[in-house]
Parts: sequence; C-alpha cells; structure tokens
Amino acid sequence: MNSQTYSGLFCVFINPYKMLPIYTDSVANMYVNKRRAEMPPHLFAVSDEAFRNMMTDKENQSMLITGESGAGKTENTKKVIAYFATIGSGNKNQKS
Ligand SMILES: Nc1ncnc2c1ncn2[C@@H]1O[C@H](COP(=O)(O)OP(=O)(O)OP(=O)(O)O)[C@@H](O)[C@H]1O
Repeated sequence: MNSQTYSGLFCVFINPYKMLPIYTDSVANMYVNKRRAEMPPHLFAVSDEAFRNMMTDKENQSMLITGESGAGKTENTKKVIAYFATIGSGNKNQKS
C-alpha cells in the first residue's frame, strides 16, 4: 500500500494512521540518487531531490510540509531528517 502520490512538485501524503514498513533504511537506500519517475511516489524521493540540488547547486533548499492538524507534518518532518541522516552518513549507493 502506498499512501503517497505526486501533484506537480508536491508529494501528497494521506495519513494511514498505522505503521507501514515504508520508512526503513532499506527503503531509504532505494531512493538514493534516483529520479522521481524511477520509483513509486515517496517523501524520500522529494528529500533526495532536495539533497542532490543542495550538493549540485551549492544552495540551501527548502521543503514545505503543510496540512491540517493531525495530517502527519511532524512525523513526516522526522522522516525527512532521518533520511538526510541516513544518506549523509554515507552508504554504498551514494555517489561521492
Ligand atoms: N507516516 C505515518 N504513519 C503512521 N501514522 C502516522 C504517520 N504520520 C502521522 N501518523 C499518526 O498521526 C498522528 C498525527 O501526526 P502528526 O503529529 O505528525 O501531525 P501534525 O500534522 O504534525 O499535527 P499538528 O499540526 O496538530 O501538530 C501521529 O501521532 C501518528 O499517530
């Protein structure tokens, strides 16, 4: 089950209110250095794009995480930070 889809630049997320195995390190590694179209819609794809743009353009990046109360903003923000920690710590899929 995937509760995420794209709408233009946005990744739309429906809060599943249950723990899905979609935020594991192995899933994170699958999104490293991938184009959007190569993988199913995911917060990690947006995160990876921001990270790559930061590294390529040497510019700070912003991510807008918005939604009504209880939509999952806090949880998703934590997942984004965890993704940056995962790829920032280096892994076999990451280009130097
Ligand atoms: N990705 C997720 N998977 C499973 N459950 C989730 C997920 N994201 C959020 N939830 C559930 O929804 C609840 C509310 O999420 P969260 O606190 O992130 O919302 P919020 O948008 O930050 O809310 P508020 O604006 O009121 O602070 C969480 O406590 C959790 O139970």
